[in-house]
Order: sequence, then C-alpha cells, then structure tokens
Amino acid sequence: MDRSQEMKNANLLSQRVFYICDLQLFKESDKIPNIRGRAKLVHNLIRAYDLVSHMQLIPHRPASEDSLLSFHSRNYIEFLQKVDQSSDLEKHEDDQLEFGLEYDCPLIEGIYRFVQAIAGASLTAAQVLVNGLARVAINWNGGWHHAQRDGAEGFCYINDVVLAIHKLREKFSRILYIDFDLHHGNGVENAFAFTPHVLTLSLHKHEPGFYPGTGGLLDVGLGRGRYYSVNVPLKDGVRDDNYFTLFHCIANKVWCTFRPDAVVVQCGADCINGDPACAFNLTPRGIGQCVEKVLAWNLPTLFLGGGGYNLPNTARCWTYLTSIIVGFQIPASIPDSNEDFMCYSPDFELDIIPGNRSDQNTAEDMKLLAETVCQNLDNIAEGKE
Ligand SMILES: O=C(CCc1ccccc1NC(=O)c1cccc(C(F)(F)F)c1)NO
Ligand SMILES: [Zn+2]
Repeated sequence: MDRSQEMKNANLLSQRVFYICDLQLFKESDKIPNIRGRAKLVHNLIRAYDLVSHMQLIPHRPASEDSLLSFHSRNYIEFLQKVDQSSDLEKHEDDQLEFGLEYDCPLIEGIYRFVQAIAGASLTAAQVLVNGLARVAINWNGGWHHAQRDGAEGFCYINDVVLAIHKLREKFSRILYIDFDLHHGNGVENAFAFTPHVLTLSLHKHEPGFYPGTGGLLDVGLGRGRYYSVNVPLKDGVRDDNYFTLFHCIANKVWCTFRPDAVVVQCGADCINGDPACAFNLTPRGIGQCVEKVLAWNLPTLFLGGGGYNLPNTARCWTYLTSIIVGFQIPASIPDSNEDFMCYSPDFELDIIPGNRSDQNTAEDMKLLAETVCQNLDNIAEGKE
C-alpha cells in the first residue's frame, strides 16, 4: 500500500465518528407523522456549524428483507411488502389494524421502501462499528423504539434500534442500550427482556395515562433477563442537575456490574424543554453531560435520534450533542449562513433555557429510584443469576 493510501486510511480512522446522511434518507424520514422537515433542519444546522468536516459522512444502505426478519415477524414484513404494492388500501383494512397501522401509525405511501431506509440507516451505522472502522456512529434519523416484532406503534413502523443491537451482537457480547427519550423504550425492552446479553436502561416520564404506560420501577426483565431491564420512571418537571446526578449514579453501577462491550444511545428530544409534550425541564446541556459520561467509557457507541416535536429545538439539541461527540466546541449563536436561520427566532441561540414547571420529583423520589435500581443491579454482579 503506497504512502498516500496509508495517509488516507489513517485519516479515515482518525475520523472516528461516522455520520449517516443522504437525501433519500431525509426524504423517507419526512413520511413519519409530526416530524416532517425535521431531518433536513437537523442536518442543515450540523452543516452550518461545520461539524460535518469532523466526521466521515456515509449514505445509508437499504435494509434487506432478511435483516428486517432478524427481529420482525414474517407476517408483518410480508404485509408491508403487500400493502406497499397495492393501490386500493381499503382491501387490507382489518390487517392494517392487526399490524398497528392506524391512529398514531397511519399507513404511509411506499411504506416498505420507507422501513428499508429507516432500518438500513441504523444498520449501516452499526456495521461501521462491527467492522472496526470507527468507534462512534450517528444516525439522527433512527431511534424508533416503540415498534414491536409484529406491528407498528407510537409513530414507530420498524424497530431500527433492535435491528442495530442485533447487528452489534455479531461482534460484541454485552450491549448496553440507553434511552433518553421522554417515552419508555418499550419495543427495545420487550425484544431483549429475556436475555442477559443486552441491558436496556430507560429514563422516561411515567404516570397514569401517559403513553406507553410501561417501564415502572418494578419492571426488571424476565427469566434469564431478570434485572437486565432497568427503568427510571420520572414525573414532570425534572431538571438537568437532578437528572444528571441520577443518571451518573445509575450509569456507574451499570458499567461496573454489566461491563458492556458496546453502547447504543437513543437521544429522543421530546424530553427537552419547549417540546409540545410539555413534560420535563431538561436542556441539551443536561443530556450532553450524560453523553459525555458515556463517551468517557471509550466503547464502540451508536447514537440514534427518536422523538422530538419542537423541530428547531430538536435540531439545536442534536447539533449540540454532535459537537460533544466530535469534541469540537461551537458558538452559542446560530450561524446566519444557515438556510433555515429564521426558524431559530427570536433568540437565534443554540442554547435552550430550562423550563420552569415545578419539579414533581421530590428528593425522596430520586433517592428511592437510585437505591432501588442499584440494589436490583447487585443481582447481576459476577455470577449471580
Ligand atoms: O415520541 C414518541 C411517540 C409518542 C406518541 C406515541 C403514541 C401516540 C402519540 C404520541 N405522540 C406524542 O405523545 C406527542 C407528544 C408531543 C407532541 C406530539 C405532536 F407531534 F403532536 F406534536 C405528539 N415516542 O418516543
Ligand atoms: Zn418520545
């Protein structure tokens, strides 16, 4: 191999952060209810801050039918293929309901090509980590954590998170999944509830009537997976400092007892102040501190998106997280070169101020969460079932 090729490879490896992006993927992402236009907004802001020059940009490869079947049922995948072709949707009305393709997950045009793109992007990112080409990969168009084996749920048509974790398991023995989205990562937890090879850790809002309703403190996993599902149920109003203190304590315990070989992080931005969900008082700095802690472990890590319905705030959040992941500090004011500049009015600032909702989580609540979770995790220390 000549010198220049060596230089290229060295440069490639030094770009330890791979970033999945291409226009087709953004086009497919726009088919998801309530986030139309978000994919481009996020990418444009990341580009405006010139963060792309610190990353290796690669396009997604559409997921094959086989890779979709590594988690989803043949019935569901074949239904998506069938309904994709047919013009008259009325014919499949009852099937649609059976596969959750109603209400929150209305049928979308070209749905099979859509799920191949969404799943393919996260699989392409995971493959980069399996190949050892990079230590970190980002797919802000993934993170659809509610989709179940045999159906769509909660705006999630395909569970790209489960597929990506399954891909990582080809090389890594113990995978830690961390879910910062406002909603419980039920689809991912269900997929791995019975296995000790994947520990799922979800911090989320949990109160009567709030979707999906699962992820209570007593939900610890099943069979050989008992104690490998970790849930941190929170009430409205939690703020950066308490959230990070809790995460810091639990993440340390998970790291010591589970000793992960790779990490997948779902960064749903509906937990950030300003989201129409109006629940937590968090800012990107709070989640950013948690991300810094995960990066300090220096493990192969895949970052995914998720919820986030205040589109400019979601762009602010994931741009800020990208700057932390690549280790390049960026200025607080939105670059006016950005074509979407006006979306960031009236402040044109990157920072998001914390909400001022009263914190329903008392100090006792937080203490009980930390203690209970840490006691549960004592059960997975070396050798204990
Ligand atoms: O964000 C999600 C999906 C949430 C969801 C699941 C099932 C039914 C409805 C929803 N959507 C919302 O909870 C929601 C929250 C805030 C804002 C919106 C919006 F899109 F209408 F703005 C929607 N999972 O991480
Ligand atoms: Zn969510």
